[in-house]
Amino acid sequence: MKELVRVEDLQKTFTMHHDQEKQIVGCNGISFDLHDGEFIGITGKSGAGKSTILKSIYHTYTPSGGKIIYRSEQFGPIDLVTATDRQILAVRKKEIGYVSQFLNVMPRVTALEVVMDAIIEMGGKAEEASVEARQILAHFRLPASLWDSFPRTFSGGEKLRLNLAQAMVKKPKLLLLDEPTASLDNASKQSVKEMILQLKSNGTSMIGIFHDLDFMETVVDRQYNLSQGLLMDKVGS
Ligand SMILES: Nc1ncnc2c1ncn2[C@@H]1O[C@H](COP(=O)(O)OP(=O)(O)OP(=O)(O)O)[C@@H](O)[C@H]1O
Repeated sequence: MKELVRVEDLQKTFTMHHDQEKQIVGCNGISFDLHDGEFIGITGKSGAGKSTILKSIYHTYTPSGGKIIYRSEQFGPIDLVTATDRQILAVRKKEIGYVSQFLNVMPRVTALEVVMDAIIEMGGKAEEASVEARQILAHFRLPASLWDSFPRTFSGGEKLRLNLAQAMVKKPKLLLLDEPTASLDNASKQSVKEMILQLKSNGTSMIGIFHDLDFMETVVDRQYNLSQGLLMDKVGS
């Protein structure tokens, strides 16, 4: 299997605006790799730096040091730490998805339109997008009464399900999952599992953060535990 992502000595330090002397370490000395079609799970205590790693890969945070070499379909191997804004926007649009329950949504775009837009962006026909979007939202058990509402007011679990529906349409090459089962009931968790397995069989590689270890063990190929800034291969995985 070819390497898709190689993280080398990743470091992120936050400087506080109100006190420039104060620095908080988000993550430090993180190195790992991810191969085509692979799913790795990252666990660790609250505040250990798991989200910081995912946000650094998605470039929501600009890392303070290290490299994130990503094999882009559009640009070939690029370092996501130093990539240009144009490259970051292009890979976010077509190649890398990020799913969390804190979805940043466009104002005045309904849940149905979010999914329809993704379908059309991926080359689907506008006249078929509405039917397809409804099927996908139903699959993720988003109540039909919310389809014409604006996601800004959705609960965490509802935002997460909408975000997953959008990711399922985009079939990204790399999907970053930040607590993909947080606030979900068992039936919705099952839909997430089906989606993960379906994306995997289509060749999507994934990095997921989990607190629900039982769920994680049913979907990942490898696990890392983040402890005191270091990623340790979990024994037996
Ligand atoms: N934007 C930010 N500004 C300042 N500090 C931050 C920021 N984001 C994260 N941190 C800090 O970096 C450290 C790692 O946070 P991170 O959110 O990555 O942890 P986590 O392992 O994902 O935690 P959890 O499991 O609770 O979500 C924490 O001490 C956190 O307070």
